Amino acid sequence: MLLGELASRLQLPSTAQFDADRVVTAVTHDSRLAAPGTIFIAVPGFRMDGTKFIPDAVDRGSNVVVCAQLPEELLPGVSYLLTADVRSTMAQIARELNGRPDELVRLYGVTGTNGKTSTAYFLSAILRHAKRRVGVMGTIGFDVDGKIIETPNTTPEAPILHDLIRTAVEGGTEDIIMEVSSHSLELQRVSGMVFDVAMFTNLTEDHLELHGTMEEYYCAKKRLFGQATTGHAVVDIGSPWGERAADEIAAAGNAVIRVGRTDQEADVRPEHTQTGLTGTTFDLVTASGRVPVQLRALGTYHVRNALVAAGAALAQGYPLEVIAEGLSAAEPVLGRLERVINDDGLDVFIDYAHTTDALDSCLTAVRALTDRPITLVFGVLGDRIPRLRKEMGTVAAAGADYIILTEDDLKVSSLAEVVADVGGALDAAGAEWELIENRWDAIAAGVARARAGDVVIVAGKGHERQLILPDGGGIVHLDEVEAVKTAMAGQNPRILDPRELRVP
Ligand SMILES: CC(=O)N[C@H]1[C@@H](OP(=O)(O)OP(=O)(O)OC[C@H]2O[C@@H](n3ccc(=O)[nH]c3=O)[C@H](O)[C@@H]2O)O[C@H](CO)[C@@H](O)[C@@H]1O[C@H](C)C(=O)N[C@@H](C)C(=O)N[C@H](CCC(=O)O)C(=O)O
Ligand SMILES: Nc1ncnc2c1ncn2[C@@H]1O[C@H](COP(=O)(O)OP(=O)(O)OP(=O)(O)O)[C@@H](O)[C@H]1O
Repeated sequence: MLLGELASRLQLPSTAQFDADRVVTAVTHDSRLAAPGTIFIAVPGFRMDGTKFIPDAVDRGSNVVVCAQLPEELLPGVSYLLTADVRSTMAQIARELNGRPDELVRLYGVTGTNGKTSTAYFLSAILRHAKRRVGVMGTIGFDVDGKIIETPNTTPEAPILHDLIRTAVEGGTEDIIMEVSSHSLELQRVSGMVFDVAMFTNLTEDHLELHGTMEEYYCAKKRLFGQATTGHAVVDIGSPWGERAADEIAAAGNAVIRVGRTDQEADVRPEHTQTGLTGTTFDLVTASGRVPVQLRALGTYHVRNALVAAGAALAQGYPLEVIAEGLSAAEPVLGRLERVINDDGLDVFIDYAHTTDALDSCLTAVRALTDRPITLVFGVLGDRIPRLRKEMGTVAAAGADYIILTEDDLKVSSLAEVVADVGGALDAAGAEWELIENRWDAIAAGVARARAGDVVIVAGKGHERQLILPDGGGIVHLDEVEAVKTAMAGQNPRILDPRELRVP
């Protein structure tokens, strides 16, 4: 595309040394990825000002730069476009250069603190059952027809996002379900995209380092619904934030499908829910009828996630039977109360819960499924503030009978600092617990307790395949399913800890 055409389509201001005949083919916010034909977006970052990388981008071949402020010295042969909202402009350019790929698919967006991945997978199961070709973009990566492409973020930056969607569309993808993180909404990654259905699961405290207050966090999430102009909103009204969101979205003129409660306030609701260690059943009830659903996923919160997915499918006109069959066919999501398959009848689950609310939901869910003692193997992220670390300890103590505290992604903290906070809360709550610093050893101890009859939950890492060490110590490979299976086979899973292999 020519720069002049792009600028006129997006009404971009042509600020300095503008050359309308310049050919532009791509866009990036990272100078290291710049090349001839690439527009470089100088993002004013949290840590660095992207304008400082303009010379690097130009050295690599970029001759069009978008920035918030013109640099003091203009480089020869470079067209500069000035914009007040660099990130939003980046998103618009990425969308336009990729041929507005979001308009070529049916686009579903799901936001909320917990349940996005699970909801996205339930919806994909329904759509795939209806023979649609589906892509799911989120924490697990970009799953196109079951093949996972790694992505740097849950919701990638716009240049990556639109490139991925365009490629999927070219490959025949018809529907895309996106987890839309609050970061992405705040940082304009999805700016300009139009969602056919937007979904809200829930809101609990998280990411306040970015948003500051819960109110700001809520407002960031709610932005998604301002972009669902052509379609429906599906909102889990099982929390006050959800009720408020549903009311405000409806007041703004959107059609809202309310789900998640058992009373008549909900348009889609569950009846006769029954849970067990092998699955969950319920009747899906709507104004137009009821159908039985048999989820392989465990935990009553998955009923709510399934209802949000069902609401989205209903919004697009899928029949109740197709929805129920799709949900019943859904594979359990990786790392979400994922039972490690074994022949010994041991109940060991891997769960991604790494927030207080998620841990609470996970423990409450398992408690409802069994009378046996629950052992929790878990750690707390090193970048969590002390108050949240203590809350994790309190929630763990309330929900588990025995706790094995261990390392998680320590990042900026030492294990001792985390243990001081979490262990203090465990002691204050009178919990029975021990510290096993090495995560592989902790998993082995958990499996030993499963042999003695406990139900064991290894929480925090879920589908992730890495452990981030403290103080810039790097990242090591960790596959918890493999670690649990190794322990179940009678071997010491610590042989899998890459640190053990390092030459001293
Ligand atoms: C907190 C956050 O969201 N940070 C995002 C932010 O980074 P930043 O402002 O710190 O960037 P910076 O390091 O100051 O650099 C400024 C600019 O200079 C550029 N640069 C830098 C170096 C260089 O040599 N050349 C160059 O051009 C960078 O690409 C950047 O555009 O802007 C960058 C791009 O401009 C993003 O890649 C980065 O996301 C990082 C990767 C990230 O990890 N974000 C996480 C927190 C995130 O988005 N998480 C949510 C999910 C959260 C959840 O639900 O759990 C997600 O959607 O993944
Ligand atoms: N509806 C829900 N309400 C509360 N907790 C939930 C709900 N759904 C899932 N969880 C908990 O949150 C964890 C993460 O679930 P999921 O990955 O589906 O959410 P997410 O929003 O994608 O999370 P993240 O953004 O951290 O990846 C689960 O392992 C479970 O413990």
